[in-house]
Amino acid sequence: MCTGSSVSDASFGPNVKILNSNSQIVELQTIIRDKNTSRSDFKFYADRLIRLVIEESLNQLPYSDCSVETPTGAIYDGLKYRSGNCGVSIVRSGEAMEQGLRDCCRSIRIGKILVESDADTHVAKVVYARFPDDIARRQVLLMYPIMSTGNTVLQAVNVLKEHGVPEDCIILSNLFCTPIAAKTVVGAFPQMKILTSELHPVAPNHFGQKYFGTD
Ligand SMILES: O=P(O)(O)OC[C@H]1O[C@H](OP(=O)(O)OP(=O)(O)O)[C@H](O)[C@@H]1O
Repeated sequence: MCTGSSVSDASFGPNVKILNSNSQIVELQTIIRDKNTSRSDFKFYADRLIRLVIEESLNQLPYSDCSVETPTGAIYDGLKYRSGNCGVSIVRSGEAMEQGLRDCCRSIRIGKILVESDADTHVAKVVYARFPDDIARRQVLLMYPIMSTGNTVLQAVNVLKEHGVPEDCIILSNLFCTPIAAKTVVGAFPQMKILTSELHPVAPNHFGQKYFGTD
């Protein structure tokens, strides 16, 4: 279900969606990209943008019709989440998105994947992965804020597929994506949904360092 708060990007097909831009979103992106932003402001404003992306990512999950009785006895025909969702964060930057997800889904299970990239060759390999036992039957919200080449996400999605998760059950929740990364990831996984706040040739690759204050 889509409420119109994100749009598909025609260049990359219907599965790449971008948050509908507005002044507030551009302000958050500007603060995050500004090299003069303090670490405390960076985390504060990154958390705000993360919340917006997570909320719209949840909007991509399946809902079922339901009816509830209101205090006046009237019947209201509404919607409820289908059960069987989980989050997976890619360490380290993806962990910054976990709280935003927990703020919306209190006790959601969150798996983790650690992908390490060679500093010279940029070849990425998975060194750690832990998931709920029944992940193959769940809708997976994969969280990683930056896609530069897309290599980190490629490796992470491969691991999910090795654990039996169908490609069309994965929603990648992302803040900043380069066009080259979008092309690479969509080319490899055409059925996976990607939700980002911005497609731009320059990715703020300092995200993890600045958010967590570690090299
Ligand atoms: O799309 P890719 O080319 O794979 O790149 C994704 C991100 O990973 C790298 O950061 P880093 O290794 O610091 O990641 P981390 O913050 O998650 O530790 C890179 O600087 C990007 O920010």
